[in-house]
Amino acid sequence: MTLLQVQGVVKEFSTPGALGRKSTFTAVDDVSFDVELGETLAVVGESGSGKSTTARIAARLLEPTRGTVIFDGVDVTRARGKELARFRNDVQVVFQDPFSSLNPRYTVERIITAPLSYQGIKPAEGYRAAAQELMERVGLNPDHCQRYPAQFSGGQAQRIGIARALAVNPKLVICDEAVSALDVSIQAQVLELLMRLQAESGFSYIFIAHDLAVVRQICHRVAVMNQGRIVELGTREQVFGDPQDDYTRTLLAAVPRINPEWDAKRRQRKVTL
Ligand SMILES: Nc1ncnc2c1ncn2[C@@H]1O[C@H](COP(=O)(O)OP(=O)(O)OP(=O)(O)O)[C@@H](O)[C@H]1O
Repeated sequence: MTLLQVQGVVKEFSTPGALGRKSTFTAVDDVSFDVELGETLAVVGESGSGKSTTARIAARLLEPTRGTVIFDGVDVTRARGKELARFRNDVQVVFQDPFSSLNPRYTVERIITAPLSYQGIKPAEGYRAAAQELMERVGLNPDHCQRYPAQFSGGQAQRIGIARALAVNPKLVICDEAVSALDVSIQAQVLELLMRLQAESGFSYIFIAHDLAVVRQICHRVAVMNQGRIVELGTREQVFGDPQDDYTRTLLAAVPRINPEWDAKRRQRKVTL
């Protein structure tokens, strides 16, 4: 079953031009793809290729300049009221930096159950028990539900973000560079967790990453983006085994490299288990 259809999406941003005149920059240029229920679509490409902008449009965190996003048969670019509330429930996002996406003043229990209270859902077993059950699902100690984000490591904090995303039983989870800020060994554990959760619950992922090694492990299909366009879209076997586009070949041939910005951020935070 096709869950999400992104059709001809364009996103233009106004940028300050010469002599105070505004000019337009096309960050996403006529992008189309589908996501099936239960599949993982990876979106890869260099920094600035338009991956996050595409993901934010798919999650309706950003309006497209042109194009349509259809989720579960509903045009979400026009959805209002109940339809929009259902979409906000069914599509959850896990962001790159676990710490900046978790409110430092809230306990883990409150963070994880926030999507339930936004949706007006009162779990029969109570919020505490619901939070503890979710913590167990993502491999966190449920006795720590009254702790604050700063009391957790980077890998654990990302598990909190994942638990929060799962609280409302979403159909699609968008992971925007969700493991990029983590050390390699922690990355592997979080990826395993993401795959186990999908096997248990059958939801879909859009998995945004610049790291092809990460994507190879987790995805069913891959979309390769370059300068705002999808230059190649195929199954994991096709894209990794027989890439058709020169840019994909270049990405595949590139030696593993560390983005200096992420590396600096990671060192600052000392993200460890
Ligand atoms: N609000 C904005 N205003 C102007 N330009 C923007 C805005 N948001 C993104 N861009 C530009 O759009 C392009 C695509 O950005 P986007 O974040 O989608 O790329 P990306 O592939 O996700 O890269 P990264 O991994 O670095 O986030 C970039 O050139 C970026 O500078």
